[in-house]
Amino acid sequence: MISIKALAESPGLTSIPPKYTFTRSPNDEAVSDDPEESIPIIDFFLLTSGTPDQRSKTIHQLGKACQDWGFFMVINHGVPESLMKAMTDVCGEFFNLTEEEKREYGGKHVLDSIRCGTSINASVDKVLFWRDFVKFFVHPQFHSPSKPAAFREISLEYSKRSRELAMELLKGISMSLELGDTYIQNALNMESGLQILIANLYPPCPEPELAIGLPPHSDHGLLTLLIQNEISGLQVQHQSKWVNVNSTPNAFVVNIGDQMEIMSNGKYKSVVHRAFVNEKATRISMATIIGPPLDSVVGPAREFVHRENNAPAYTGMKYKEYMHLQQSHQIDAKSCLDHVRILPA
Ligand SMILES: O=C(O)CCC(=O)C(=O)O
Ligand SMILES: [Fe+2]
Repeated sequence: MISIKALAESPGLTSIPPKYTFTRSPNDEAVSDDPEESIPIIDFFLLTSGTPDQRSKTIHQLGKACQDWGFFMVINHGVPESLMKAMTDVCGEFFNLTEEEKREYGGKHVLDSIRCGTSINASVDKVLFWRDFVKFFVHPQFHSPSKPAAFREISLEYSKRSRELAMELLKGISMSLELGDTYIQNALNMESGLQILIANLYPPCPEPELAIGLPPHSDHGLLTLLIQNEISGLQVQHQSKWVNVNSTPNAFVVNIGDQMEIMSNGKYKSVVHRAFVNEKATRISMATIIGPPLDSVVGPAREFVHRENNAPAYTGMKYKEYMHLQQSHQIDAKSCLDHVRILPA
């Protein structure tokens, strides 16, 4: 399998090969141009170190962001900007390795601890995507490509810092569900939780309006934390329209994943998003997926369901089975959740 980078760099490429043509339905193309419509911003400093009043206001904002958008931007997070930049830069260097060097990591299985490739799962995707990726599991055991030279060290530090940030956000989210700050961490045994880093490379594309970087999908974990270089490309579905999320290299873009939707019994829903490509510049993003342990069965939180007087809306499924189910089929927005949804009688 040739990388998109190699394809994009082929001399004289003016059109994309047919298997990269992504058909969009016209009613799927409404993009919101309202400048007021942008994802909410959460001030992490106020969440963790503000006065009691500031903290409770921020928890309220966080809950509202999870409920209304499922996507938010985190500022004042304390992760050094230099580390974020080093991480996206070294990802760019990874994709500059030779095809042969990258082939060493060309695993096939979704549970391989290091896997690089193109598209999402090139063996099941009918249309290929304008994207190369490398995914590696960094928790509970740390794995990382060993090339280029600085990759391991930077990704170790980045995975620790992004994990600390995610654990504080989980506390805030737990509080916003009125479950007590450590509820999610304890109920899902997050000490042994899964953390995956996914570096995405979207090279310039000669026909960006025909191709797609990543098609509409939701993420399988509890939370995803995304950083990116200075090139925009992420769009989020909100009230049946696509909303552009502009790149702000010093902020984290955070979104709710399917396991959080299940755990919160549908109160906080995972959100469909996609990445588009452009003609001029290479876009790099790095997603950190935070999930429960691979062997844990995630279902709606009992205390929560009971308190809200609702019936469970999802059945429990082992996280690793859910991941496998999602990644071994062609991605279709949020359709994987249908496998665990309990339809009202
Ligand atoms: O590159 C992006 O902006 C989105 C990446 C993403 O959605 C993912 O890796 O799951
Ligand atoms: Fe995603």
